Amino acid sequence: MGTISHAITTSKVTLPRIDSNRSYGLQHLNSRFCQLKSSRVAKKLCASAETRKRSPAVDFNDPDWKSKFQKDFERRFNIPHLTEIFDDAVPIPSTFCLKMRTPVSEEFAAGYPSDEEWHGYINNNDRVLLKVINYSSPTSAGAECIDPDCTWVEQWVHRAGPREKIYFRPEEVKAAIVTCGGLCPGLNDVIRQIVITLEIYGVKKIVGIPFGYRGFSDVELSEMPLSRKVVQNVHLSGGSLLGVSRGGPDVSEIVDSMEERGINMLFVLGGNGTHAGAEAIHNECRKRQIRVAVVGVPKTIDNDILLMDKTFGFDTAVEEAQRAINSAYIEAHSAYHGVGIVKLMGRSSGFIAMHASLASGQIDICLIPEVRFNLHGPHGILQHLKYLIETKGSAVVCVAEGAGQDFLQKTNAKDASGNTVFGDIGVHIQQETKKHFKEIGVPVDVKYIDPTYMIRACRANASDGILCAVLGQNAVHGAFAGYSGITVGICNTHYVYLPIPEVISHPRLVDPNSRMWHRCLTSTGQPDFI
Ligand SMILES: Nc1ncnc2c1ncn2[C@@H]1O[C@H](COP(=O)(O)OP(=O)(O)O)[C@@H](O)[C@H]1O
Ligand SMILES: O=P(O)(O)OC[C@H]1O[C@](O)(COP(=O)(O)O)[C@@H](O)[C@@H]1O
Ligand SMILES: [Mg+2]
Repeated sequence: MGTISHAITTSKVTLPRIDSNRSYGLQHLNSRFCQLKSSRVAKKLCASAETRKRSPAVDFNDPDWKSKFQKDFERRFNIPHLTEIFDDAVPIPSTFCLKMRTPVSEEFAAGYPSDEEWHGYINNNDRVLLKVINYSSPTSAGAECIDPDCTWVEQWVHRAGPREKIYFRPEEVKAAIVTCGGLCPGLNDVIRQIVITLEIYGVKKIVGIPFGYRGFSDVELSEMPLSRKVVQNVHLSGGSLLGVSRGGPDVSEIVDSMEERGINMLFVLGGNGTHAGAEAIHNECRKRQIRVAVVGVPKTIDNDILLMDKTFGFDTAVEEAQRAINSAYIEAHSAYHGVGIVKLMGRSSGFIAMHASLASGQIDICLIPEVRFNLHGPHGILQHLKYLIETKGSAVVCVAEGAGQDFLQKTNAKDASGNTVFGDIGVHIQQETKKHFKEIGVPVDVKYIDPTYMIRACRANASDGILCAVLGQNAVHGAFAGYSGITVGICNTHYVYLPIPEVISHPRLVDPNSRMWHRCLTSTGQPDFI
């Protein structure tokens, strides 16, 4: 079972080399995955990984390779701090404290007016272990190896949370929040937590930039003043209080606008594209020597940001998808020779489809962008559907939107952000199923459900609500601590700060070698479709 089991190799030459020269996320593209090149996305990513491999690599014959690798890792995962640019940046005692949540003074030079001695601060040197499995062999399921022997190498990243010293005086802060890209459950929860936390630090000037990066350049759009009162109940509904958009002004225009408005803390909620923008804004601010903290909060319903356990909204999406899957199941099960098809989001990553299929227990065939499949032929989907109809009487298919794009007419259409606009694979499978069963003279009743926007517009569930709260609060702590060009995430259940480039070098993909994909296949019982 599974498309990859035969491709596993222990050969030293085929295992990946980690490029010591900033090889973002190469460890995720292990050679077994790249050998398969099972989808267009995988081909593209592996091709770029190959390119990176050509730059100076770690010499594993060097007895010191491990310490050199770790040193380089530490450099890559260093989180940029204001003091690196501004020699005169002086910290003050934090105005955030555990016991008192209402600043009593407008002047914060002496720190928070509290008698408490212990405030529960994070030490700047606290670290979180990024990888926690010690793979004893490169052949272990899902092994992410650095060297050919899969040696255990500790990789530490910075722990998130409030610091004892802060680099911004709250009375001098003008904080802005912007939400970009598509909607995602939890955006309002994050906005709310950022505002509430800023106020606890003592910030009075908090604004929302309307409709994503566009709000920086469109003179018709004015910034929205934010306060605890304004955001108190926003998490009770989905969407974004501030609005979202794709495309928009270039980076220098955004930074011009920030300078004009006097924004010195920017919280950017968005996915890969938005974070690329945030990194560019951070770099432009440094170039112009402006004292600004730019902090991202990863928003991607597709869960396609690297290194994180999950991103907010994903859990809600998987839960909400259950309703669509269950409806497809009921329809298929109640019809004579019923086939239900559900398309779920996932531009290049099949996490929602995989998790929703596993959670439902009602899916017979799960199709994701990372794993190639045939529709026709002896091992194709249609042949398996015939088998399911004959043996079970009905079948349910869950397909990620980015899966099987090779079967569809390419339009080269792009959205305003430059993302490829996909054809509808769900409609294609529906049409091909009807056509095939007509040709072989077997009646089928095919029902297709596309719940994409119903799922995306939901409010966050309880688990995402908690994730949003922690991420939003930590984003503010990171900015006050003087970091910029960072994003917040959850790694191995702990909250961390990561430098933006490390999490967006390519979309995070489902590893067809992972235990989770194998669990999904075990649950659906589907064969390889190649
Ligand atoms: N490489 C990039 N550099 C700067 N800005 C970008 C880049 N890619 C996308 N953006 C901007 O980020 C915003 C969101 O991007 P998009 O791809 O639509 O969503 P997401 O952030 O969810 O991936 C858009 O306003 C877009 O113009
Ligand atoms: O119709 P839109 O707004 O372009 O959004 C569709 C896209 O939004 C997503 O749900 C998430 O995309 P983003 O992370 O870029 O917001 C994708 O799965 C989907 O392709
Ligand atoms: Mg994106």
